[in-house]
Amino acid sequence: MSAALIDGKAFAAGLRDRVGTLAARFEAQVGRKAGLAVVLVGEDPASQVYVRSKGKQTVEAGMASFEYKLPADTSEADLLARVEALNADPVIDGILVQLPLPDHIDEQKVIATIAPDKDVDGFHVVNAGRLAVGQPGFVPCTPLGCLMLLKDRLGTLAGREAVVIGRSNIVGKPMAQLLLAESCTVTVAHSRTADLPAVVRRADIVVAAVGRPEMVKADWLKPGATVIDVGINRVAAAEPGKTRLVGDVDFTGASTVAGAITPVPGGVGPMTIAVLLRNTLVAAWRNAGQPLAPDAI
Ligand SMILES: Nc1nc(=O)c2c([nH]1)NC[C@@H]1CN(c3ccc(C(=O)N[C@@H](CCC(=O)O)C(=O)O)cc3)C=[N+]21
Repeated sequence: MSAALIDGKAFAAGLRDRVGTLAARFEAQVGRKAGLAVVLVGEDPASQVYVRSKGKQTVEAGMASFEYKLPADTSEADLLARVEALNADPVIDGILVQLPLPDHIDEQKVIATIAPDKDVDGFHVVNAGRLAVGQPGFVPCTPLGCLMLLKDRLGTLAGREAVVIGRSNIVGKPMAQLLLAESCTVTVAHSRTADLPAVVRRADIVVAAVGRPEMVKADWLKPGATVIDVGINRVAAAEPGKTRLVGDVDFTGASTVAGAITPVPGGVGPMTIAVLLRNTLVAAWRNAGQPLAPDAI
């Protein structure tokens, strides 16, 4: 192993500490805690784990957590009514509706109903548009967490070749926008890209967000590249009946070529929740009429 390990877990802990300090100041000045509402529809076990983890970390950072667990057969109309009630509630600064939603509910309709200034996931088209044109707004938590790790590791990103693998609205597209805003030369690769290994080999920065276990191999990487692995894939472990988490990058192989790499778990995953808390705090100060400086946290 020659690559340096990018410790997302440790960076996330530091970010949560900084959020905690500003959350305490918020409570002292505004007279209430910053509040995050998380809405979960149905009983997907992985979603339940994430929601529990979000709630716990929200409280640990000195903010108020409001959890709404709705049955899997909740109607779209009832969910939209719940979101509208949260939009109107002054103690709620941020709203997250856990995805994916059951098939009978139109996700885009739900996201469109969240007030953009409470959209701490950054999924609303207004926030996607703000990011695209360089206006302040909420940026999706996972790509913003990746960017924080990259800037911490590399300093300025200007002029670097970045290849983002994956073009989802949640990770790939906003990641590309963020890297472009940092003056990287950005390529967005995807399932139809011709000769993907050759494209990835150009990159000083690789962000893998495709959801294919261990797809990116050592010989796809330029020596010294910085590799950010967004994948969280549950696969069968060697021991029968057990599972383990792997990323979209073959970590063992890639570590012999990359300059630095995030592990899975312990890389991007913990950053996602820490940035959610950060976005909620930013929302709270804005909603209280005292917006934080853009680089405050
Ligand atoms: N509206 C919405 N917003 C989301 O941000 C959102 C969502 N829906 N739906 C599900 C995905 C997934 N997600 C993760 C958060 C933390 C970890 C995380 O902390 N992972 C740890 C450990 C994971 C484990 O052990 O299972 C790690 O990678 O080290 C992973 C995944 C947020 N999501």
